[in-house]
Amino acid sequence: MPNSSPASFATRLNQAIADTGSVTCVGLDPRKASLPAPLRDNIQGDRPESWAAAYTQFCCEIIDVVKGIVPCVKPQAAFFEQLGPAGMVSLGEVIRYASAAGLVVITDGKRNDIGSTATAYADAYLGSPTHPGPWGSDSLTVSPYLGRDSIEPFVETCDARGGGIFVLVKTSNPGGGFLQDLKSGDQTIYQTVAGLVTELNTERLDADGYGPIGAVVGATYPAQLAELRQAMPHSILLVPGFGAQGGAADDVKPALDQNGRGAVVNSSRGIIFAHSRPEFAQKFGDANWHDAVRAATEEMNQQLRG
Ligand SMILES: O=C(O)c1cc(=O)[nH]c(=O)n1[C@@H]1O[C@H](COP(=O)(O)O)[C@@H](O)[C@H]1O
Repeated sequence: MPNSSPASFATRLNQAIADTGSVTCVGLDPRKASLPAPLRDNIQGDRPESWAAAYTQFCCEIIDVVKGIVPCVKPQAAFFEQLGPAGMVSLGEVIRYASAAGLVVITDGKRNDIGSTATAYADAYLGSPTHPGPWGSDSLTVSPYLGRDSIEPFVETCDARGGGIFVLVKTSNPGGGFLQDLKSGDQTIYQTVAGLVTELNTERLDADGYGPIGAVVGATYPAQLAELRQAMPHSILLVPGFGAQGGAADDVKPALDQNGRGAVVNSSRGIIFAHSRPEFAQKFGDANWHDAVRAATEEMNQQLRG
């Protein structure tokens, strides 16, 4: 359940960054083949319900490890959807467990649609104490592909429920530039979307000058990250691509504001499957996968503070 505080999403997330001294976002992207052996070997038959129960246990045990040392987690809806209805039940369980643990929850669904349908997505994924919804989260990732009127319904729900969204602006994948770097007039598409994000935030600022409309900017494009930090002064940046995709600490530092806040840097595989990373496998292995998650989280916190 999202935080019952009346504070805005941006205020809550920046406060969580200050409280934990961390800008690490732990991505909850469970994958069957990568689960630690103690969980994988306990699956009863190859039934979706068994895998869903394992995903819930895996993610909730990760939450127990990282609560208090990171501000937020980012469950990736796709991996839960792979399991069908049981996976979607698991997603709700994980979201609620993370909220109850005091973590800010960013559900990664990259949702987008025409206005009336976008409103339904916002209702399903942006929750509040009075509107918990099936997957009520503090925030949701949103694609801008269908234009301004496909984003505004999410913003309206943020206004009503104190939630936030992260709009895809410059994504971390190699092929994102195919559209995002196209010129429209004297601006690239990603600059155009950044301008829309900034415009939508202007009337919704908190005391720190941040609004509920954040932006996704990949760690794999450090030059654009520095450019977009300046172009979107009122947005908290969600920075994926650290670790497994090659993004490094020096690449992401420009995302932070002068107070060391204003951004969270995501790592999913690099943290939740740390037990299989060469540098941790020897020391921890599958049996001590929780310790590997803690070590990887503390390592990333240190790298981003340095
Ligand atoms: O919206 C996202 O979080 C996202 C945007 C983007 O440009 N790149 C990107 O990798 N992501 C997500 O961030 C996570 C990255 O996972 P790792 O590469 O394992 O850290 C996945 O859940 C991706 O879907």
